[in-house]
Formats: sequence, structure tokens, C-alpha cells
Amino acid sequence: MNVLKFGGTSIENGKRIRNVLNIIRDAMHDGPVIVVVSAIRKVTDLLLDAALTACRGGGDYKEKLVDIERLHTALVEDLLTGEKAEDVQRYLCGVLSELGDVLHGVSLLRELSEKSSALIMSFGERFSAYIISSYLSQEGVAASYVDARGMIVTDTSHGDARVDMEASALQIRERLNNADSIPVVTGYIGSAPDGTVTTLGRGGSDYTATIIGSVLGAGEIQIWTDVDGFFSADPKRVRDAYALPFISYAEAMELSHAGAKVLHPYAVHPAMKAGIPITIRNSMNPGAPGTRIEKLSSEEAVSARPVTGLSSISDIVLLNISGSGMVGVPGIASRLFSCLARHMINIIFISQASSEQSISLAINALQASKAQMALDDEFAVELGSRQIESLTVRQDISMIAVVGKSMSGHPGVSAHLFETLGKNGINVIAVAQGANEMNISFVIDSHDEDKALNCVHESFFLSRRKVHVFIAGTGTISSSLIGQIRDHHETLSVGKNLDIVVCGMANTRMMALNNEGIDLNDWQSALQPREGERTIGDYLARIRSRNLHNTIFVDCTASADVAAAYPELLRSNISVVTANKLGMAGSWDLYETINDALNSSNAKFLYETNVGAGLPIINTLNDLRNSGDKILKIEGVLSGTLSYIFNELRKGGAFSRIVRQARDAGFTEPDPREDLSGADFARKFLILGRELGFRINYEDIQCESLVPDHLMGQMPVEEFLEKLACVDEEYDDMNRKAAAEGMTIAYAGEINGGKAKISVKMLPLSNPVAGLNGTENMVVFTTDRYFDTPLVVKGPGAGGEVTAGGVFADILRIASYLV
Ligand SMILES: NC(=O)C1=CN([C@@H]2O[C@H](COP(=O)(O)OP(=O)(O)OC[C@H]3O[C@@H](n4cnc5c(N)ncnc54)[C@H](O)[C@@H]3O)[C@@H](O)[C@H]2O)C=CC1
Ligand SMILES: N[C@@H](CC=O)C(=O)O
Repeated sequence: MNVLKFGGTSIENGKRIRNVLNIIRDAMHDGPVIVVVSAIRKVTDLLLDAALTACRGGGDYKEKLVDIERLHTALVEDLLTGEKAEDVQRYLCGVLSELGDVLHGVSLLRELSEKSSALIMSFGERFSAYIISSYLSQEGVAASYVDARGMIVTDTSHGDARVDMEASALQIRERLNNADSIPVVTGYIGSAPDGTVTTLGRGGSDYTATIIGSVLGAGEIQIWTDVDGFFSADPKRVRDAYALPFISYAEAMELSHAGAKVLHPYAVHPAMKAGIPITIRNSMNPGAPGTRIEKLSSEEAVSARPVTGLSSISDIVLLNISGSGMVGVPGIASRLFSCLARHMINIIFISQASSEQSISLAINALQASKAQMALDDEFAVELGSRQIESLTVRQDISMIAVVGKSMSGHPGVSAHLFETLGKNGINVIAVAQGANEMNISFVIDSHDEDKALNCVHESFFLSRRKVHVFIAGTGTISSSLIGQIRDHHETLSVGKNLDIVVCGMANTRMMALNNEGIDLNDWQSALQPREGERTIGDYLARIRSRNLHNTIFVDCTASADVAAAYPELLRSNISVVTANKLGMAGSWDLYETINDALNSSNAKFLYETNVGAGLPIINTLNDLRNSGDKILKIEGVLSGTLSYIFNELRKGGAFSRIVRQARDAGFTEPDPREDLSGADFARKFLILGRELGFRINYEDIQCESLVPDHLMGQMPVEEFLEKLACVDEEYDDMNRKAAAEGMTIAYAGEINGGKAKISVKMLPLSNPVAGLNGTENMVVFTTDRYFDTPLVVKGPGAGGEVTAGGVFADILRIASYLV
């Protein structure tokens, strides 16, 4: 014999009930069947709503009653015909009038006791079981309606009753043993010894099924629902969660107690005691194997991974009772727990530090004020004498449980868990782990619940890990970067199990956001005009509110406003990769604030492309310094644009035309005057100087400008480029003169002892700088170790592809830290 329980979604409408008939028919091939049903979806909520409305007085509850009637009548009309339909309509009519009377009483008294509430809630299962048993009979499957109030004997906690297993077993055997038709039993309800109606708590029909199954020694208890099984995490919160093929009773119990709604928390116990497997099946996908909950052999229990599943409870509060006077005083904990038990307050989580100075308890948020009042009262003397210093309630808390039988004796699970949370900036407020090592529960701010579930799930369950990227700027560098991420997505995914998901892009006018990833083959179409505020602040607020795990912000703008936001991003634990120099070469204040934010956060900040585009200059400098070398001097050419201009001038051509070519090729800054004035080069030297440990500012860099003063004023870039022709002759002359003397012109600089100077230089053709081509940069490090033969880094120092490659490499460096 098997017990089949159908939840509210499985019997939501006529189509689904027809589907249930097929499932029952199939199950009958394996032997006798007992069916347990929940109320039809939404009915329990409607009943509760009607009860609460009635309690406010007046007749408004009648509207809800009409809704309830309509919903059931529609089912009868859809499923039943002839005498069967008439019989069920008569039944509905009688029972609805009974319900109407009860609601009327509640509205007159304006009082809704737990007892009346349980009575009202019991109608849902009574309706559904009656309709389904009649439908089965009509379809030739002999079935009879069984009201569980005559079988499930409980105590008098009407809303969340405890079952008297012995008394219930007697009744169940009497009513169901040797039944000659399929019993269709009302789930969720029972009755107290005084005959009043009780309910087993929300989702209690699962419990009814396992009680019946265990008493009658069922072969299997099938819980038919609307998901494919017991998932590794709540699929509504964790998109990548998947149905587990099997789990142990103990794991199912831990997970359902900690919030997994697929199974009622008490339902496992009777089945476990009787050794009967429970299967969770999807009535909308009966072909799916579902999850089998059973006693696992020791080999099965040691599954491939230590963690079996995650679950969470939202809407809880953390009660914290603390005081140095609690240390070594016996009885405080006992009074605390007894007091809460007396007030029927269920404790979800307990944590106490070994110093005994504080005890933290998580309870349902709805019981917070009742608990606070009860405890204030209980500990009034100790609070008055300051033996207990504070009794606080922290709101907006969630608890997450990480469950797995194989966690026991498996070192590193908690280290891995807390490292993952830490890297994502999730603050753990309290932790609890039982000595059976099967469940690590921790309490965090509700705001971080989804993020925590996702990053922990990914780190324990998925071989492929996600990094969420948000880009600012959609110009030259970003476009190349997006192309590179798109083209290498597959390689990274297969080779490194890394999924780089670009979730956001914004420029000054447009924006695109998509947590699942923007289609990089058509990202331009995803960009939509920005509405309202178009500031970087607005974009950042949207990124922060998404609170995705493993988030990296990528700055490909030249905007000071964006750079000014780095500290805030880092403090929000969002890592930053930037090609924009205005952060590290910004004011000393900003530079320090960025570093302070970095030190106080677990986020990373990388900016290799700030100097020499894709060339490894900052990393080389830091490797030298970190390994104990002393850098004596840095010389070189660090402007790709100016390198290009002088290299092209040597071949002949007008200065202004070459500048325009450099801009069109994507070598220049958005405003080429930044390059020609030496400002961009100076910023790079400023960054290198600061990396060397010098407290220097932009003004400390001596730098010769190539832009005539009258062209430095406010004017559009196009106009500037037009007017720049006024210097063409001067540069032509300079170039000829240099060539005649066997020299070449270069724009180069030097940092020596904290002093930095950049200028136009005449250099002999034998100088290595004269050998540079295109946008090539060259940096020469003279150090203690590289003294006779300085260390040279040389290569293209500007351009979309090389710079984007450098940015991409920084993203991958952070990704490998994060995952
Ligand atoms: N072009 C190159 O070879 C190299 C450039 N860089 C740096 O990369 C950055 C980007 O350069 P390009 O792509 O060449 O410039 P670009 O002018 O092609 O693109 C800049 C983008 O930033 C956007 N933007 C500006 N202010 C913004 C704001 N407040 N919020 C959102 N978006 C904003 C613009 O709308 C544009 O889409 C600059 O900081 C540059 O110094 C660094 C190394 C090499
Ligand atoms: N405009 C810059 C690009 C790199 O930072 C340059 O020309 O070097």
C-alpha cells in the first residue's frame, strides 16, 4: 500500500485534478492506495482572509465566502456531471452555510480565537477531499471521503497541534485498514480530545500523509507537489538549484525545519521511525524521478559533496541577552528558555559564546514584542541590578542552514563556507553548529539572504562559478572588452569553469541591466535611454540594490565622478577594475580614501591598465618592490599617443593630421588635449610615483605641454583638432632639424628620488626610444638588482584591444580570488 498526498497546486483546477486521476491510476498498479489532499490552492489564504475580515466586524467577509464558493463550484462544473455533480453541490451548499454561520459568529463577537480559526481553516480540505473522492468515483475509481477529524487525535494547541500518535494509530487502523475503496483523506486537520477541530500547522497535510503511512506500514509515501523534488536550495531564490535524487531522513528534517517549504518539518519523523521512504514528486512532471528520502547506507550517505542542501528562514529577529554578570551564574539559560516556552515562543536558533556573556536566540518576527515583554518581566531584577546589561531585539534577520550528513568529520567545510561569505562582504551575526556536524546555521541581515544563498550554493554545488560584471562606459575600451568577453566566454567556461556574466552597462545617456546577463552579440540593442537621473550614482544604486554575489565593477570611462565612487563601491564589497586614471591619479584625498576603503573591505581593486595600457608595468613594479628590490629610477615613454605622433612625424606628415589619426584609431584620451598637454603621461608617472611610496600630487610632476595656450580653453574636440593645424609648421621644422642632426624627437620622462619630469627631448637615433614604433611605450626600471642592465618593459601602450586585454586580465585576476 502506498500513500499519495497531493498539495494545493496539484489540484488547482480541473486539468490538474484529471492529471491526479492518472497518477492515482498508475499507482494502483503497485497495490492499494490511500490519498491525502490539501485544500485547493489559494483556499487556505482565502479562509484566513475571511476569518480576519469577519473578526473586524460587519459583513465584508461575505465577499470572500463568495470567492470560495465560486472557486469550488467552478471545479464541480468542470469535473462532475449528473447525480454526482448534484450531490457535491448539495454538500458544498450545506458546508458553506456552516462556514457562513461560523464567520457570522466571529463577526458578531469580533473575536477570532485559535479554536475558531482552526475550525474555519478546516473547511478547505473538507471541500477538496469531497470533490476529489466524488470525481474519482465518477471516473470508475472507487473512492470514499474520509474526514481526518475522526482519525488524527491531537492536543488542544488548535493552530499548530501536536499529534497523539497512539490514539491516532487506533483510529487510523479502524477507519482505513481493509478499506474497500480508495480513502481520500482531508490533510492538515485533526481533532482534540474534546472534539474541537485542530490543524497541524501550515503545510500539515504532508504530516497527515506520513502519520497514516507509518501507522499502516505503507511501502512508500509520495508527496506530489509542483516542483521536481527536494532541491539543493529554494529554486525561487537560487536559479541554479537542482532536484536532489535522494537525501537521508535526517537531512530532510534539518532542511525542512530550517525553512525548506517542500516538506512539512514534522512530516519526516513518523516515516523515519517506521523506515518508510518518502518521495517528493512533481504532479506536473510525473516522469521526473523526484527525490527519495530514506535511510541511506553508509556508502550512500558519504555523497560526492559534503553539503546536501541549503535552506533559509526569513522574517526572524535575533534576541540578544548579554551582561558580564551572566558569567558563571547557573540558571540564566534555563530561565530564558522556560520563559519563552511558557509563552509558546518557538526558538529557531541558539548561539552562546563560551565566555557566557551573551546568548543569542532567533525567533519568528511576529513573536518579537511578546518575547521582549516576557523576558523584560522575567529578568527585571537582573536588568535593574545591571547583572544583565541589555536585552535587545535585532530586526530584519535571516537564518541560513547548510546541511549535509557528510559534513561530519570533513574538515574545511565551515572554513570554505565562511570564506565564501567573507569574500562577498556578508557579515555573519551569529553561528550555531550541532555536535552531529550535520547543520551549520548562521544568521545574517535579511538584505544579504539571496546573495548568501547563491554564493554558498555555487561554491558547494556547482563546478561552474559566476562572476557578475557591471561596466561603466561603452566607448573604445568597453567595446573591445565586451567583444573579448564574448569571444572567450566558451573557453573560460569549459577550461576554467568560469562564467563571466555581464549584467550591466551604462554610459552618460544609456543603460542596460540584466541579472542573467546581457546578450553580448547584440549588446547595443540592450542599451535603453536612461530615465530620470543619469548620474553614476543612479547606476551604482541599481548595482548595489541587486546585491549579486561575486560582483566586479569595471570603469572604462575617463570620468572623475566615476572615479570618486570607488571608495563607496569597495565599501559595499564590490571589486573594481579600472582603466580610468582619475582614481589613482586623483587628489591625494581620493587616493587615500580608496586605499582606506580597500583595507576595510574584502573587495579587490586593480588598475594595471592605468599605466602603459596592457603592458605589465604596475605589476612589475610591485613584484620588484615586494620581493625586496629597490627601485632607483624609472625612465621612459608612457604616452601611446605621443609615441605614435613622433614615430609618424619621423616618417613625414602634418602634426594635426597625425593627431586626428591617433584619435580615430582609439589611442588618445576622449579629449586628445589630455595627451598633448602631457596630463595623461603625468598621471601615469603620478601613479608610479605613488606606487613607489612617494606622497606626490599632480602638481609635483613637471610636464611640458605641446598644446598652445590659446587652444587649451573650453572648445569642442572637433574645433580643437581643426585649430591644431596652426602648429603643423613648427613641428615640421623641428622634425627636419632633428633629422639633419641625426637625432629624433621624443616625449619622455624620468622619476628619480620622488621627482618626476616629462618633456620633449632630442635624442640620438642610437637611443632605444628612437627605435619605438606605432604606439609603443617603454619603461626602464633601474634597480639594485637591475643596475648594469636595467629591466625594460616595452610594447604597444594604447589602443582598444590591448587595453581591453589588460582590463580583462584584471577581471580574471579578481575572479580567481573570488571563486
Ligand atoms: N584608449 C586607450 O588606449 C586607453 C584608454 N585608457 C583609459 O580608458 C578609459 C576609456 O577610454 P576610451 O574607451 O578610449 O574612451 P571613450 O571616450 O571611447 O569612452 C568613454 C565612455 O565613457 C562614458 N562615460 C563618460 N562619463 C561617464 C559617466 N559619468 N558615467 C557613465 N559613462 C560615462 C562615455 O559615454 C563613453 O561611453 C579612459 O579613462 C582612458 O584613459 C587607458 C589605457 C589605454
Ligand atoms: N591616451 C593614452 C592611452 C593610454 O593610457 C595614451 O595615449 O597613452
